[in-house]
This record gives sequence, C-alpha cells and structure tokens, in this order.
Amino acid sequence: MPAVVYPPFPEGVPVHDSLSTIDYARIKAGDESEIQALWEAATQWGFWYMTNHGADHFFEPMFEMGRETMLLPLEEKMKYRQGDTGDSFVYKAAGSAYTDAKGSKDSAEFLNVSKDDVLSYPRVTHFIYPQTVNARMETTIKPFVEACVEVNKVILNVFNKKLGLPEGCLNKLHPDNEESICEARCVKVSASPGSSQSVALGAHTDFGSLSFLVNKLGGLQVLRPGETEWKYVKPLPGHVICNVGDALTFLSGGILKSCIHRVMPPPLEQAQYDRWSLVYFHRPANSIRLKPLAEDSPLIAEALAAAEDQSQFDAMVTMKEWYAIKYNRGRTSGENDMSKVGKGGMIA
Ligand SMILES: O=C(O)CCC(=O)C(=O)O
Ligand SMILES: [Fe+2]
Repeated sequence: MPAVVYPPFPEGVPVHDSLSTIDYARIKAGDESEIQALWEAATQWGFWYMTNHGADHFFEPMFEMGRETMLLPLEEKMKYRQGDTGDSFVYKAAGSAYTDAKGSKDSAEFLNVSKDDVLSYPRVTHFIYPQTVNARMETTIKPFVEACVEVNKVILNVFNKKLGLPEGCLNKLHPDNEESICEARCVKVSASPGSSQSVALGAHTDFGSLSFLVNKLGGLQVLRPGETEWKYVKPLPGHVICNVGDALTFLSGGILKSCIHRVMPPPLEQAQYDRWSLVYFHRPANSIRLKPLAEDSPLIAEALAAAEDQSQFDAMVTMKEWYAIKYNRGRTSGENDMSKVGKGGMIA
C-alpha cells in the first residue's frame, strides 16, 4: 500500500519546542553528555524525542498490520475484547472510555498485542488474536517488540546507574520470563473533520515504565509539570517520542517523571486524515510491588525523605493491580477527574 502523504504539521498552534532529542546510538555507546541530556529529560518532564534507535524499518509493517486489523468488521473485532476486567485487553472500540468527569466519550480504537504472547507464539500466554495479527506475529510484531525491548533495557540501565541502584536492579524488575502487561499498541483515531469531538484520548499518565511512541500526524499534547497550557508534540521524521510512566515514578520515589498527556484530533488541515500511532509499553512484571526502591539507593531514599507527601510514591499495589485500577477508572464516568491523574484517575 503506498504511503499517504500528509499535510505538514500546521504553523500557529501551541507546540513544545524545548523537547530534547536524544541520540540512542550515543546513549548505547556510553556518551556521558548524551546520558546527562536523557537524565535531564526524564527527571524534568519525562518526555523526549529519540533518534538512531534502529527500529524504523519495523514501523510500516506494524502500521499495515494495524490497518488490516482495524478494517475487520466491528463485530469481528469485538470478539477480541478479552480481558475487559482490567488485566489488559486486545481490542478496544472507540467510545468505550471517558475523557472527562462529565462523561464525554473517547474516539480512539486500540489493538494491543502482549509481549508475552508474541514471544511464546504459537503458544498462547494470555490472549488469542485476529488472523491479521497471527499472520504477522513472527515476521512483523516479534522483531518490532524485540527492538523496543532492547532499547528500553539500555535506557533502564542508564536510569539504574544514575539512581545509584545495584547493577541490573531495574532490568531485573522487567524480566523476559515472567508474566507482564508489556504490549505493542496500534491506535486509530478516525477522521471526523468538523465534528464536535474534542478530546480523542483523555488526559492520562502511562501505567508502566517506558513508552516508545511513533506518531505521523499531530494530536499528542503534553501538559508539562508546572504549566497550565496543553501544547502539541510535533511529529518529526526519524524521531520517536519516549516517555516515563507511573511505575518508574513510584520505583524512583518521584525522581523520574510520569507526565500527563492526551490525544486530540489532528490539528487544522491534518484533521481530514485518520490518525494512526504505534506504541510499545515496557512495564515491570505483574507481581512487582510499586513502591520506592529506597533501601537500594541513597538517592531515592533522600528524594523520598524530602517529599512533602511520601505516601504518593507508594502505589500500595502491584503492577498488575495498578493497571486494573487505572483501566477501570477510565471506564467509569465521573472518575475521570484531573485531580486523580497521578493517583490512577485516567486510562492509558
Ligand atoms: O497516540 C498517541 O500519540 C499517544 C497514545 C497514548 O498516549 C497511549 O496510548 O497511551
Ligand atoms: Fe499514553
């Protein structure tokens, strides 16, 4: 299928122009100044662009797999809604989550493919998938997931060192051989130019440790800590967008920032196009208790001691339970309140 040529991201809309660009190849090579730039991005607002990660050539096949799946009749896709009790899921229809406390519905359709299922295929660990997914499991999805896992392991190692944790500590909480809710997601927001749909995917923080996001059209907006204006993150060719999720905020005692974001319909002339995005979510194993690793790191212990409210950095639950709490609140009208974002109010 020939690639669609989209209109450029428009001028004159509010954009974050101070997002750092991190060169992954330099991070991997141990370049200290690049590592410092990553650390600043992750601790100041938890979002950054990343280049040279080597995963680019997996993106188009992933989008094709997503397109083939989203084209299936809704009735067929709804057979794969599995896990609707809050322990992850395969398919989410548009309009099944709320974007605010007034009960406005979202317009984002999701296809999630669990890392565990990808790595154990054809053995089923959690879910079964539509044929469009199975057909691409080994050729398309597995290489994409493996590339993302490798990048995330390197980033976790950087954070591990910077936090002064014992060697390999963060990666041990994200093992390949224990069940987790790590997943690849394809998101579709159908074009509805001129409609009154405002927010496509409600304000939220991501649940897990790290998110690796591929955007083509505008729509992603981030609320930077301490600011009140939502601004777009402009998609840039060759750049993915990375962000920290709640799990790392808990584990680091608030040093690493899980920042609030949402998805709006693409701005201005881009609004006539369906918006496709791709995310890989790296998350601790399901059984990991989300609380500060203060006993393993004097830096985390210090940050915690200095915090006004130490309890906010202890989720009191495991990764799996945290996922269920946030997932279910996103599906309960009246629970989607901005004041609850940091404490599990929103769906990611
Ligand atoms: O589509 C995007 O740009 C972001 C999606 C997102 O935030 C999510 O799925 O958690
Ligand atoms: Fe998100």
